[in-house]
Amino acid sequence: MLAQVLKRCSATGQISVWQATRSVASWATVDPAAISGTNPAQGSNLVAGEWKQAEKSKSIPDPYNGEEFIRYPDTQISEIEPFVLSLQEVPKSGLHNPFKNPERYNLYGDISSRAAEEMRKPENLEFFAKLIQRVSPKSYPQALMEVTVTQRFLENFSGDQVRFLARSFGVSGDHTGQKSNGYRWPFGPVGLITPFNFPLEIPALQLMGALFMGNKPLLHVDRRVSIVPEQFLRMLHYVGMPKTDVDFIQGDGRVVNELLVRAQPRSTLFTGSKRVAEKLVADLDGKVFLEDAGFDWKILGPDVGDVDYVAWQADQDAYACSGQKCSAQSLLFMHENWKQAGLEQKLKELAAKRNLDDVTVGPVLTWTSDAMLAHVKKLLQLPGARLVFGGEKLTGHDIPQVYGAIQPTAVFVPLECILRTQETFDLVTTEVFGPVQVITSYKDEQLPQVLEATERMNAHLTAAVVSNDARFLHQVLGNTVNGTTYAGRRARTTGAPQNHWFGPAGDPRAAGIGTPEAIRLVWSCHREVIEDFGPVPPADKPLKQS
Ligand SMILES: NC(=O)c1ccc[n+]([C@@H]2O[C@H](COP(=O)([O-])OP(=O)(O)OC[C@H]3O[C@@H](n4cnc5c(N)ncnc54)[C@H](O)[C@@H]3O)[C@@H](O)[C@H]2O)c1
Repeated sequence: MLAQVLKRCSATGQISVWQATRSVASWATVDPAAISGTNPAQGSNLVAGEWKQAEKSKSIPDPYNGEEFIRYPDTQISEIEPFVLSLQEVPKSGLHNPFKNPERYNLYGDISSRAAEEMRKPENLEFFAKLIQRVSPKSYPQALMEVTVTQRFLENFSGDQVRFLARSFGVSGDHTGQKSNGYRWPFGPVGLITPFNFPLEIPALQLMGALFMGNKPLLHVDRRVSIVPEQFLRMLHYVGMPKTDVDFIQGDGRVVNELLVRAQPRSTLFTGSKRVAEKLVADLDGKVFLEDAGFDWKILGPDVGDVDYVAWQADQDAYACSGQKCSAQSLLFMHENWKQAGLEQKLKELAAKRNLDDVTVGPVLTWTSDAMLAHVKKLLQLPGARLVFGGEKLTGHDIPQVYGAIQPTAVFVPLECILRTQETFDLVTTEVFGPVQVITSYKDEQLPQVLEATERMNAHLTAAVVSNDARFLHQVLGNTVNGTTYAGRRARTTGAPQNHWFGPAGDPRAAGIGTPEAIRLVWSCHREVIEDFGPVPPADKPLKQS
């Protein structure tokens, strides 16, 4: 299977250039083109400045052929003490703050600048894109986008931008000598946990934010892909990051859970499923910021236009990365005018073009084919439901059964049925982390029911309102809450570039990623220092008791 992928990519020029010019950087410990069952990669932990193995290792099955192609340290609870101690040694005031070690703001401006320069080298862009493709199957453009976003983010926080992030402000006081100043203050020891689907972008952007603000993070990324952030850390060391600034643990999430409970970081950023998010909130007494599950909707307004573009964007939103994006379009509310314009047929034709050869559809890492198809079957049993397209397993591949592989699938469910009972609503709004979406339609007078559906949902991550009608847009925007909402004819649900905030809303625990505001919110807290130096009032002016 991989051979097929490599062959086809080669035909499109994607791999041939890479292989002809391939040279792996001195800081890298793996070669994405050479990892295989016979030549497995080996990951490592990093604690207190040293790369280490755990006593046991486990293997990851290659998503393309099932061969055990990466070994990772299967860290046990009996081995977490050094990680606990390393975090506990960090003061609450952090490694730097505006009063302590301010040189480190400059250090991180320099690290960010040098890391951006290193990543900008074509061979390193290729290195990360190919490595991402090996472990988290997605098309080459999707993998490259993740690397480009990370590279641009590093450029954004070069030079003095790190200290500008921690910019303080002052307000004059009530008398001479008094002045209050607001500072962005680090938490000190912090946890950072991220999932498999963006193995570089999510850990890299959050990690750098944590470091910029003066924290020492313990990083854990899903074991299936943690070889990618490991290479990023090695690159950061190469460009000057002190090796003791970040600890990195691979292995089972439950071990990390125990580590966090024992070490008690002052704050933890968790990106992943709602189930684990809520567990960590309870275990860590609420000291958690969340980027959790996404069930993302798109509303196509009554004004139809640019039908081919809107269809293309809808296909991208629902099925790029085989639907394994937290921002994937899961529920499409289509005004009946779009039905008449033939949108369903266009979506069907676009979905049919997706194929395994260029990984525009491919392995699903957390849902098996049987689990996804069982969900589709339940949807199809709802009154008035019908299969628009898909609903079958992919064939002609060696993807192992632990992973899923189904056709891009769409099920139409009538709006009245979606809202009928809580049970139906819960079924329709279950996040399938794979290429499955629900489509429904509405008439003008049913817009209140569409808004009722958005109100009843629990996840408020991304949304799209596809319309150029300002009044329609305002009505929908004014009655919904999703944290990252695209509005206008070109609106999409996916896309988390470095130039805008990405994160959920409607929850005080909601985190963000990417922008200065997101970094300040997640990785620092407010501290007010009120200076009051005098002079004190003259002796002949009596001081009044209060
Ligand atoms: N909101 C966002 O920005 C965003 C981004 C990407 C993915 N997601 C969500 O992530 C989910 C997909 O990932 P998944 O199902 O693999 O998530 P998951 O919650 O199972 O795993 C996420 C991470 O948590 C770790 N983990 C698991 N159990 C843990 C525990 N008890 N304590 C500490 N860490 C633990 C895992 O090792 C992994 O690194 C989807 O729901 C998706 O919407 C959200």
